[in-house]
Amino acid sequence: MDDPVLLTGASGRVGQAILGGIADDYEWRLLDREPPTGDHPGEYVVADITDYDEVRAAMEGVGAVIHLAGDPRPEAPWSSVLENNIDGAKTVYEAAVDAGVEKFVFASSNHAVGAYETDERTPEMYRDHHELRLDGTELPRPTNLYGVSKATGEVLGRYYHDEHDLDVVCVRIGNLTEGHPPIDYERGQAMWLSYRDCAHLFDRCLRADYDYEIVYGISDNDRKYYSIDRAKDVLGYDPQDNSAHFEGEERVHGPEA
Ligand SMILES: NC(=O)C1=CN([C@@H]2O[C@H](COP(=O)(O)OP(=O)(O)OC[C@H]3O[C@@H](n4cnc5c(N)ncnc54)[C@H](O)[C@@H]3O)[C@@H](O)[C@H]2O)C=CC1
Ligand SMILES: O=C1O[C@H](COP(=O)(O)O)[C@@H](O)[C@H](O)[C@H]1O
Repeated sequence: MDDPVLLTGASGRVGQAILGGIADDYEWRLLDREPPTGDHPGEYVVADITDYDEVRAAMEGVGAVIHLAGDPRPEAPWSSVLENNIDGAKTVYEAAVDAGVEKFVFASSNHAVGAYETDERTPEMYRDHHELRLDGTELPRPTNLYGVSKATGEVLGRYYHDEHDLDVVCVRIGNLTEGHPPIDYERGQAMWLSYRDCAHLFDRCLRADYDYEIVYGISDNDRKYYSIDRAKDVLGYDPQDNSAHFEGEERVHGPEA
């Protein structure tokens, strides 16, 4: 990817995890409505993703987009997810198509499919003996309006792929936690995504060839109810971390997760 990569929501947790791993590998154009707080690679654009003109200007000459900006709160109210996550995503997709961008990586969420975690299945489905694997072919089953907004972002991607030839990969991110998996939280351990696996996964999203994909973004945890086979097969994802290698806050194996 020789052309700049536009990273929306660059100042947030996922953006910082990505830049922490692959800052030197691309020419970045970072976009966030918050101004930068420290050093950053590339150009930094302070803009709101609901403003088409601002986003279109930031999109000029861009080869790929990683779209993270939005309200990440599972409890976010409809007014916020409608504006930031649905209208915002639509605006970024639209500007990408208008600017002739090739690849679009959309930050979806486990909350788009949270209702598969039924009372009958939990907590057993969070444990490593359980065989259920969601693989991205299942229909969305959101547990909250935030999840509805993420599922809508995936459907917007389907539309912009089918009608406007944009290559789109939607990453249903699990639980990104720095340094170690969530403690005393089986669900979070099953869907843990380490910082280095996060950076590697988004790197693969920028380098691989695909049409329209939905993949799960978790580390190679022994406990898992999301399949990472599609991410491995289509993107070449090769995760290094596994929540089973940690006990509490103690790291048992592997550096800098
Ligand atoms: N952190 C996690 O474990 C997960 C995150 N995600 C998704 O990944 C994305 C990033 O999440 P985080 O980094 O955790 O959130 P965050 O809140 O740390 O970062 C989001 C960034 O987007 C910016 N932003 C929000 N609304 C904006 C707008 N209208 N215009 C411009 N910038 C705006 C914020 O200023 C912030 O810097 C979100 O879309 C979230 O839904 C999905 C699943 C799990
Ligand atoms: O989509 C998201 O999911 C993660 C994990 O969900 P949780 O229910 O285990 O907290 C969440 O931490 C993050 O804020 C959200 O954007």
